[in-house]
Amino acid sequence: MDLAPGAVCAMRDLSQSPADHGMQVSLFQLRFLGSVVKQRAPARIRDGSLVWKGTTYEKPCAIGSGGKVLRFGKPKLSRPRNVTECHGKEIEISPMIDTGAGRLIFEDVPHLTDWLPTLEMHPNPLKHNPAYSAVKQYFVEDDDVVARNIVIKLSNPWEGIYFRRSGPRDKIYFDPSEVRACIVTCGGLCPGLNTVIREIVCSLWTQYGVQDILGIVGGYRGFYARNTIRLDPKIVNDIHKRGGTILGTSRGGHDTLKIVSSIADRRINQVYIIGGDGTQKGANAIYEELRRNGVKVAVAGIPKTIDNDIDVIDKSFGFDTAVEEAQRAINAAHTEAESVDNGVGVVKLMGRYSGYIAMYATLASRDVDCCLIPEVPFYVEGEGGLYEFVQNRLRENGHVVIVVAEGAGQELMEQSMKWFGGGIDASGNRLLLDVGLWLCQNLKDLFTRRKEVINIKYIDPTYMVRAIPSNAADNVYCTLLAHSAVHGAMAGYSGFTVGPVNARHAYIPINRVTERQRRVNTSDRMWARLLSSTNQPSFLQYEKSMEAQRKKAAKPSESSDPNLKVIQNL
Ligand SMILES: Nc1ncnc2c1ncn2[C@@H]1O[C@H](COP(=O)(O)OP(=O)(O)OP(=O)(O)O)[C@@H](O)[C@H]1O
Ligand SMILES: O=P(O)(O)OC[C@H]1O[C@](O)(CO)[C@@H](O)[C@@H]1O
Ligand SMILES: [Mg+2]
Repeated sequence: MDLAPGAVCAMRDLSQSPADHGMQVSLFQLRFLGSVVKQRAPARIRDGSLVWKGTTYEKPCAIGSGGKVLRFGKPKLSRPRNVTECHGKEIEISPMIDTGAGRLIFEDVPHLTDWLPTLEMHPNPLKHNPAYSAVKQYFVEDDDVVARNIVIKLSNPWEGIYFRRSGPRDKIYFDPSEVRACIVTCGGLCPGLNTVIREIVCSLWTQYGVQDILGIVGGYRGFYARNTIRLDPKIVNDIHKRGGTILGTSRGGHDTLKIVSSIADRRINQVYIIGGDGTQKGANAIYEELRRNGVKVAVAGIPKTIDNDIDVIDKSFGFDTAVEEAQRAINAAHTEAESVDNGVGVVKLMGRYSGYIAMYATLASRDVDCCLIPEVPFYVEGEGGLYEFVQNRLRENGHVVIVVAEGAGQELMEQSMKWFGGGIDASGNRLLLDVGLWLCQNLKDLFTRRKEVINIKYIDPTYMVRAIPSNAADNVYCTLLAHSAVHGAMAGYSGFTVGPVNARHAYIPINRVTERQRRVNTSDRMWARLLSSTNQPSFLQYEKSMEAQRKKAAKPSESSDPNLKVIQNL
């Protein structure tokens, strides 16, 4: 990659003034055409310029809140060796501060003053709010941070990544009477969406006195294809008791330029975007475009995902509700299975790429014999396979309960049915084959061929699990997320996502949570707990089994999977 002339580097310093000489920085985020590449390499700030790999970057100006942001211009000397392509995109540098004992990396979020240095500040009206004025130390200090890892080495206590702590600030960068906020929900449903909408409206209205709040109808495309609705505390008063989203949602339809021009046309200056990984990528694109335009619009992301696949934050809202609801399906499957001879209950739960709901529902239930998730490939026939396991459990207990996440076994099904490329949805997400149905049919066939009796009951509660209102714990959690987002936007932050990191709410750069999808770590203690509680097979012979499957499928005499018709008819 070649560093294009004019590339810009932004650096935030947690504790030192910009004039500091020789400060060590060593975490670089290079952004190339929308994707972020991290560089962990030592660099120094010397005489106000950045020196990295023998190249010095000039500092044309020092700007920012409290003099804490430095910008560096084009390289003074030669180009750095290991950067070959940049296309004039930004380079962001987070400082790694050497505390002597360890290295502290501060991954800060952007602030409106990064590109509008002369923005006017206002006192936070919460100061005079009777409910909040009694709180001691109500305002969050500028240097309050939240640690990514809280299990530390005594020898290196400060080492690690830190995020900005969320919460109300003493000074805000919006005059409440000039705020026009909007809220949009995108992607699939999730318990708690309405609670987040309600609490954004109530926080803006009652805590800050903002009375101009719009709901964007029908997801991202609603910005340019639909009318908006007005929101106030009365309208949202009891929406938290309902599942879904009062604003409606959609997949696809993200057009950054159209959305940004609709934001400008409608004179919106705060955008609250609730949605999953795809939505957050869209939110980041909107933030970047607004920043490029140099306008005063704050973009706050509120992460939503029933699959719990958003990285960095502890867990996503609605997840606990979903796990609780899944218990009801598992209980039903268990009751059905144990009431008949050789009963097998199969429950399919959501989880496109991450099997968290299946894993937690299994751990909570204790009635589950086997949990199949996308992260652990499984096979049915042969030694150590699912068929053998089900046979043994039926002999031992007379019944079996299997929980399967919807994204599990996709490769196996494609192989067995010689069917590849099932298509994508409007957002580009892969459409999945129905693993639950396929599994039931496969087990039924295997047992029938061996003249053994089996009684399978298939329960597919996927949409029931996510279309319900959030439970009490999720309602409180949604409230904190919503308030956190409002405090952040009012304080002038933008391009951030909110969420708890080790139970403390933080502001996290949006692109940090979309860098990778969180998936169940199968070498972690939680998965080990599950394995020890179910005693299910570890499917270690997966590759061998797939090879056998491929050979079988390659034989011209053998027709493809008999279950294909069933699945195709779905
Ligand atoms: N890479 C991307 N850049 C910009 N917009 C995107 C991107 N990926 C998805 N989007 C937009 O975000 C919205 C939601 O995306 P998607 O359907 O993938 O759901 P999601 O937010 O990931 O939620 P979930 O998967 O939890 O249901 C869609 O309108 C889609 O067009
Ligand atoms: O049918 P829809 O609405 O596209 O949603 C299904 C998907 O949404 C999710 O709930 C979230 O991504 C997945 O688990 C599931 O595959
Ligand atoms: Mg998604």
